[in-house]
Amino acid sequence: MCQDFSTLADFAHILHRLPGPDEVATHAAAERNAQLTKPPAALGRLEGLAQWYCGWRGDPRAQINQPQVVIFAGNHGVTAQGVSAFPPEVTAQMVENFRQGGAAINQLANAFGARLDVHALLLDTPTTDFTQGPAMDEAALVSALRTGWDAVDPECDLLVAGEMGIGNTTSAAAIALALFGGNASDWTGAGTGVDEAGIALKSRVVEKSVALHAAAKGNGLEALRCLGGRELAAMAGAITRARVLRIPVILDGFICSAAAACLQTVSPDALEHTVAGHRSAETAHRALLDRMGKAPLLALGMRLGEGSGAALAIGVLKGAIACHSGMATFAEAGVAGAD
Ligand SMILES: O=C(O)c1ccc[n+]([C@@H]2O[C@H](COP(=O)([O-])O)[C@@H](O)[C@H]2O)c1
Ligand SMILES: Cc1cc2nc[nH]c2cc1C
Repeated sequence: MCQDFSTLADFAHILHRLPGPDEVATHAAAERNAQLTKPPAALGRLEGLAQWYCGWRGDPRAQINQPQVVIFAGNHGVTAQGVSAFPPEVTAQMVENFRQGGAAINQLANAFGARLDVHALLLDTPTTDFTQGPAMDEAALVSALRTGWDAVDPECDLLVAGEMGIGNTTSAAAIALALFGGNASDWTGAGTGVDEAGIALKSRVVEKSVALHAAAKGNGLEALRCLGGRELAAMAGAITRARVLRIPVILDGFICSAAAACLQTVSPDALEHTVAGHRSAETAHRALLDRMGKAPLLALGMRLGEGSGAALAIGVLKGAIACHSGMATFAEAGVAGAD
């Protein structure tokens, strides 16, 4: 299997040759699940989650010991169109906050025993305003994909890919429109908190951008290049690397999902090693997850980004694995089974 890339064609080649889960481990995990001291299916979605995790780890009694949260930050030329409630300087300021330990994601990563890494991608060089031209050329896209690819610790056993980038809900909305069609307003929401007039303006920006980049329609890598951003591309690179390493991934909110959806259009099963950690309050996230065939683990009204919803879901997955791998079987515990 090719595990490296220096062009977009190489990257697409990797996406067409992704490994699957370990079927033997998946089967053994299902057998084990059936013997655990609980009524059948009494742990609900936790049971399928644990079996999915065990399959990807190739261990029917897997553990989660080294989760990694990686946050990518990027700046967007499209902020010149007035699409965010916050100024673009906030991206770099929040990166500093992540590094000082003061952001929500620092607390959540800590709470769930995850290591946190932060990668700022050329913040002084925003992507091109995609109402005017493609956000990135091929070299810039490949470089950002590579940053994500290299950011994954091969020793980690669970990955959360998150982002920080003022303006990136406009980018995510444009990608969703390019990939799934409909109206720009279907995919455009408040982001950091723009008002109704701001959402209407943003929607026009999204519509104009997708009209300008016709080649992005239905083409995930072209959508990422023309309408994406460096942090979205880095998330796509990290999610792909995790797949090659058989590391399960928890997706975060609207922006992370849009980046991931780009991979799915290249290779329909590219996200089989991922689970949607939560459904964000960004209104279009529900439709996006539906199109991706992903049911979120949590829906807590969060719309922060920075990997926060996915980090919370580490707790859910850890709970699923603790039960699956730690519980006694009926035979071990001397508990009578159902009649
Ligand atoms: O994760 C989400 O669903 C989400 C929804 C709304 C906003 N955000 C965060 O807010 C920033 C983008 O919002 P905006 O309004 O600048 O496009 C970016 O840093 C994201 O992490 C994130
Ligand atoms: C303050 C702030 C924190 C964030 N974290 C992720 N996106 C964000 C956007 C803003 C504006």
